[in-house]
Amino acid sequence: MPSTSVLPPTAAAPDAPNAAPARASAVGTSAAADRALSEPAASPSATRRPVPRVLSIAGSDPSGGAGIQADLKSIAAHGGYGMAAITALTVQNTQGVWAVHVPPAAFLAQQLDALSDDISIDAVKIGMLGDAEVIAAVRSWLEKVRPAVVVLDPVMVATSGDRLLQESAEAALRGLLPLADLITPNLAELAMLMDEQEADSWPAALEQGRRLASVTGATILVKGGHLDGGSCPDALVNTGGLLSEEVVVLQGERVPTRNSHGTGCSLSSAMATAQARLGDWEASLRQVKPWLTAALQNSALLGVGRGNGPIHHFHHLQPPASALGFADILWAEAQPDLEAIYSLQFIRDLTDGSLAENQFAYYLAQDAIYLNGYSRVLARASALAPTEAGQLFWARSAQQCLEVESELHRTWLSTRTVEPGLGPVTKSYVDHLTAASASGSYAVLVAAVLPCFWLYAEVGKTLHAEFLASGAPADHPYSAWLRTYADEDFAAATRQAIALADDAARRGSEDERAAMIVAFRQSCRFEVEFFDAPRHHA
Ligand SMILES: Nc1ncnc2c1ncn2[C@@H]1O[C@H](COP(=O)(O)OP(=O)(O)O)[C@@H](O)[C@H]1O
Ligand SMILES: Cc1ncc(COP(=O)(O)O)c(N)n1
Repeated sequence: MPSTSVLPPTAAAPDAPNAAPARASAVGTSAAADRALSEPAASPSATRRPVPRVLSIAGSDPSGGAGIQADLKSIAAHGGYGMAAITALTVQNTQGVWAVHVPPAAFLAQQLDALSDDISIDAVKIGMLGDAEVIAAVRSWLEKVRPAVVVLDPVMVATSGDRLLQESAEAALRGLLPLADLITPNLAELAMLMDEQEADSWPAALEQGRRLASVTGATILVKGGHLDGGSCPDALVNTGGLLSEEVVVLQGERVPTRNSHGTGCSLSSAMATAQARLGDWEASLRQVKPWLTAALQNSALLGVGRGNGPIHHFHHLQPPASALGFADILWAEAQPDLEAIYSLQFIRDLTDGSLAENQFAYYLAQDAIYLNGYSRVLARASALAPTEAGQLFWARSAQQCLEVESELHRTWLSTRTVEPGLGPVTKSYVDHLTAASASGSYAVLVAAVLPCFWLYAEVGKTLHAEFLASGAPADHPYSAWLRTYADEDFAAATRQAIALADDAARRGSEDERAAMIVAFRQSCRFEVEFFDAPRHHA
């Protein structure tokens, strides 16, 4: 094993040297403009590689959602070959950053030299730098090596609000800007780099981006992730004539998810990779943005952590439908509705204890009514089941529903005054299940009843875990209810219901499987509406 003091190999010639004579950095001139002045235009084949070699210089996030871990996934997802020089170690999970350790900057410099002495680097992405010494090491390496593409994500504060760059290093970071081709600040970072107030609107952010572009000469990717509202635009800004227009906006829809951990890291490393292949920032962003949106949309599938989870970098590489069980396909279908449930006010208020009592009472009363109808539908599933095991399971579940209904009346509802009427959502949900039971198809009926097991069990597990993580406060008004969510018997019954649905799909025809998905999705939608009903009808 080489000792840590061994210098990087310098004798062997790199496969295609990056090394250019060191030049003083020209503050106020971008790397791209600087190169254009001193080097002949690179031929397309020299810059556009089928598998670009992309180096991430960034911090480590052991939970795998941000930092170099996200960068390597993002680079690979865009067909690049990823490398990583680690600037800092963090103690981090989806809920926050608990500690930061910055190894000696000289050791980072050794790593960087070892890479550029041996490997042609097509693009560099720079993320968390930690402190001024690290910035100085990266700066002198960039000035020496002059990589073809440099994307700088000026990481300062994590999504969780924790600092990732010492305040005293902010000036040094500003000094690094002219060495970048593309700078990708979020709104807070953009304001800090300009030493101005944070933009409070998209037009103001674009104006600020334009000012940063003209000061640095770099292209700025202004990101709309932190804006309010249903859209999530991004824009490229360059005042030097590099783009088709000074400001090129890409509209995007906002994905309703908490799983935005590492979006900035993933975006910047994807842009570095795409640019090394395409040589065009606009084309790169047009390729990367839809990928990022889909990575956010599919993030819940990962089920990582209880805070701001990671995005699904490899959503496009999901196993083909033929390799998945039918239940996996159904589960993927349920994800948007599961996300929607977690963002409902009712669920948030129930979790933190601020839910109005009349809404909780309405919810319980409707649950009791629903269970009665649900029980009849489960009895029908028992009648249609092709196996005795299935027959027994659904019959037992039908009976348990009636037991839970009477338990609700005896305990939870006995001390509450609620209008006993059938609510509109409860009616629609039970009507939908009854229609599925009248279809005559066992498979379709099982798919329709499944979300009441599956989504309820999943939401219950998450809310119970959040309740425990918050210290299970004794004065939480719904603590007794939240504790019922940890019911292992219900979790076991859910697993059985899923297996029976899988089995029904295997026995069914292609048309039946398609109808199962439709019935399942409709029930998922009703699960969302059921949790939202108290807000409208209590
Ligand atoms: N909820 C969301 N829906 C769709 N895109 C999002 C969402 N949140 C962030 N993005 C996108 O993720 C990227 C990172 O944006 P942003 O959150 O502003 O930066 P950072 O992660 O550095 O704080 C941008 O392309 C932004 O448009
Ligand atoms: C090591 C490291 N680098 C960067 C970020 C910022 O990522 P985000 O702003 O998406 O939390 C992070 N949390 N950790």
